[in-house]
Amino acid sequence: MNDIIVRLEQVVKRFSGRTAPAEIGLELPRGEVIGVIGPNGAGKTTLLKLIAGLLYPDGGKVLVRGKPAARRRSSEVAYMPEKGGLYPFFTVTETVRYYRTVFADFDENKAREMLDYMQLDQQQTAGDLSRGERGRLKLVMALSRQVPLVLLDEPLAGLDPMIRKSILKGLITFIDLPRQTVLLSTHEVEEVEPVLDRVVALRGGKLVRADVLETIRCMHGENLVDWMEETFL
Ligand SMILES: Nc1ncnc2c1ncn2[C@@H]1O[C@H](COP(=O)(O)OP(=O)(O)OP(=O)(O)O)[C@@H](O)[C@H]1O
Repeated sequence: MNDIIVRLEQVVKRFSGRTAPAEIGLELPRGEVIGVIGPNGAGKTTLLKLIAGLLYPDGGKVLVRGKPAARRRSSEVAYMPEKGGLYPFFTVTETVRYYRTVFADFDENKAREMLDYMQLDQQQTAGDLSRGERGRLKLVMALSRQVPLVLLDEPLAGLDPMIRKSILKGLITFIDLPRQTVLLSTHEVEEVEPVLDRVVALRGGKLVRADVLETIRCMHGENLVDWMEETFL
């Protein structure tokens, strides 16, 4: 069995003169929680969209389970965007129903269990939920899909520390390891460090480092935040 779930071969994406990512080569093993970190504009969202098949590379290859990433392969990848991703007029219950209709792999029982855990009022519309509640609902929808790859773009952005904690706890409680691999982009490095197996660090569209967290800790004798400060500042 091939243990590599995502492979990038010299991937280039250009936006009107800007190049991000620039010639990224990367292999990500299945069954891990992987953090994509880096300063603003590093290319984190673009990387996730390329893997989700929502963007196509201008050069190189993006392979998911050995085949080119493409939107029509959404049965293998759940993508949670930082913004949007919910219909504001749907209640939580209707959102679950909608996901169940659209995605054959949607596990409604898991969704209900997670909604209880996240203490979300199922009669409220997504538009009336607070930002933190919407963040939790989006996580429920993404993790309730029985897909091998879950991509979470900035799941903690703009949320208060208690909500961030509850989202991370929900993530580690409900992720189906080792069947699922989670790739999440974040600026909240210190908070996500305990749940990460591996880190992909980007800067200006370039890959700075992709490594298991333990190696970074052992080789540098420091935590991820110290390593990041040393590397990026
Ligand atoms: N649709 C687009 N059109 C033009 N430029 C884009 C587009 N999408 C991304 N870019 C550019 O590509 C670069 C990488 O953007 P990206 O959003 O991937 O970075 P990021 O690391 O997710 O940033 P942030 O942490 O601020 O969310 C940036 O310079 C951005 O301006």
